[in-house]
Amino acid sequence: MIVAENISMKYRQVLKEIVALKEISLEVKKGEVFGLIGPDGAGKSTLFRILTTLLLPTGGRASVGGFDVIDQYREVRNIVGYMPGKFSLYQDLSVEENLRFFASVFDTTLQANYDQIKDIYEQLAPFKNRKAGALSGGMKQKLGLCCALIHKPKVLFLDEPTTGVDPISRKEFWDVLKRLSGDGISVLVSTPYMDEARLCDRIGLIFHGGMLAVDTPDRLSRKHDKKLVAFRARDMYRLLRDIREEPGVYSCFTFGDSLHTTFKENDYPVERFAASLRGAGHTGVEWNEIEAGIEDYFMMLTNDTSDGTGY
Ligand SMILES: Nc1ncnc2c1ncn2[C@@H]1O[C@H](COP(=O)(O)OP(=O)(O)OP(=O)(O)O)[C@@H](O)[C@H]1O
Repeated sequence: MIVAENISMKYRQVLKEIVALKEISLEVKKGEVFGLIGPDGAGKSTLFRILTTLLLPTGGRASVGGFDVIDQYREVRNIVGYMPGKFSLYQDLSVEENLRFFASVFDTTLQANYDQIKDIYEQLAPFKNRKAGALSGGMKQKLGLCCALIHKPKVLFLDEPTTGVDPISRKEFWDVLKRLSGDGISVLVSTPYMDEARLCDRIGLIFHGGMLAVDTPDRLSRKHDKKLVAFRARDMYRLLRDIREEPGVYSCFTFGDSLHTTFKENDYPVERFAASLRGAGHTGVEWNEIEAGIEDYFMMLTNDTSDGTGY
């Protein structure tokens, strides 16, 4: 339902050129939830804008539902629903007025397509007269999704739909996405949350405008081929600095309450290193070998292309 082939994008400014996308290719099948994972500035929003016909790429080609995003942009617009990263609804219109407005843009009505949004709209109904700007984060996101679905799109583009939303609303939102994909709707969704990446059928890791890897979450995690050790100590900030200074260390990043560390050689003597950290004055030093997650694989890939800090 979505095919992108070598999509490139350069923003031209007066004195410089910003390369936002470098020959990105991807395919999303019918009913598939495809997650685009990457840090701020990686190029996710630019790709969304190109695929939803709002921006012309400087290279490559793409189609949505079999329609070319440049030559057949009108057809594409009729079959896609797009929820941009920033809340883009009319803050001064009520919940119901926003929905009616978006329905009218697509020459349809709230009633005609009510079944499509029923599950989500029922949660919004008690607030239907409230101005959109006065809704909570979770409610705004549900209204955004209703507006993106009101014309029964075949493909949904959701740019960081759950950023800044509470965990319960995030969970409900993902339950809705699963139902929509079960109904045959294809979803391209970007998220900075790795726990959400695991809920996608496949994910693409995007960094500095390039696609580093595409696969299922499970397979990506298994591609991590380095020994991974979690370190903890009383002074975590000093520990991070000291681990990074050790020549045998390949990468070291903060993950929750520990430092995920990989080594240049997989037979690196970790216990001897831990002892040297204790000798250097660290207290409460603990370490254990752990299984890699997607974030570890992402960090390993980005470490190859950056300065060792991952970004
Ligand atoms: N209109 C623009 N003019 C010039 N540069 C731009 C423009 N839009 C985006 N960029 C640059 O292109 C790169 C990719 O930006 P983009 O917004 O696509 O990334 P992103 O992954 O969506 O990040 P974020 O979540 O922060 O929006 C960044 O370097 C950004 O500064």
